[in-house]
Amino acid sequence: MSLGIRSRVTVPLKFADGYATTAEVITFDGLADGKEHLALALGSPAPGSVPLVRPHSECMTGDVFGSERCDCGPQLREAVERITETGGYLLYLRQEGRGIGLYAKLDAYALQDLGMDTYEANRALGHADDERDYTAAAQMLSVLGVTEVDLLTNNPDKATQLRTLGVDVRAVQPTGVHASDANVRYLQAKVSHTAHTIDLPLAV
Ligand SMILES: Nc1nc2c(ncn2[C@@H]2O[C@H](COP(=O)(O)OP(=O)(O)OP(=O)(O)O)[C@@H](O)[C@H]2O)c(=O)[nH]1
Ligand SMILES: [Zn+2]
Repeated sequence: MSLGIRSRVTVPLKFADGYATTAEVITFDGLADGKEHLALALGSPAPGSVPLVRPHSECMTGDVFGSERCDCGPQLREAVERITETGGYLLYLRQEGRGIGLYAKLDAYALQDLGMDTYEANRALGHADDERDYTAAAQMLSVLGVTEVDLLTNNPDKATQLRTLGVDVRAVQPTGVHASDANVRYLQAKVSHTAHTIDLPLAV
């Protein structure tokens, strides 16, 4: 199937804290891995402006259920508001568990409860530290006619991979730090293993 937009539908969004906005939810045909990735167009970018884009990897536990083991839910909430203000896209990427899947992520959580960090647990399960590939994200941007972006992320690999895939990343904006007692080891592991740009408070 050739690469293109499959559908666009307007969806009003309202979060638990009352914040509300409207997204145009866009689906695609022909993405490289055949998964159901989504783009949410938010805000009204000025003509000719560079859109703010967050490639957000799926995290069912954090995004849907409010798990405090990670920072995904608050990052998603923050991204929707910041992109609405600036104009751009949230790319919701079906890369649960950094690409290893939901069940394997939960297996990794069980190993973390025995003392491993998130990356050690991935390796103990026979996975790489991070199995995400951003080809579909680059394809979605291309179909949307976006060649230049400001990226909303603390993860340097997202910028590196997207640049390699031909996306002109003009600037990288960090997300806020959403640290808590429950997720601080997860955030520390991101800083030490994958050089995430997260300024962690000394104590949370
Ligand atoms: N394997 C594994 N995946 C996890 C764990 N905790 C969270 N994840 C996954 O990690 C991914 C986090 O994605 P993102 O929110 O894009 O975060 P990120 O790659 O750190 O980058 P930014 O948030 O953009 O800075 C999601 O797919 C989560 O499901 C874990 O302990 N093990
Ligand atoms: Zn998460």
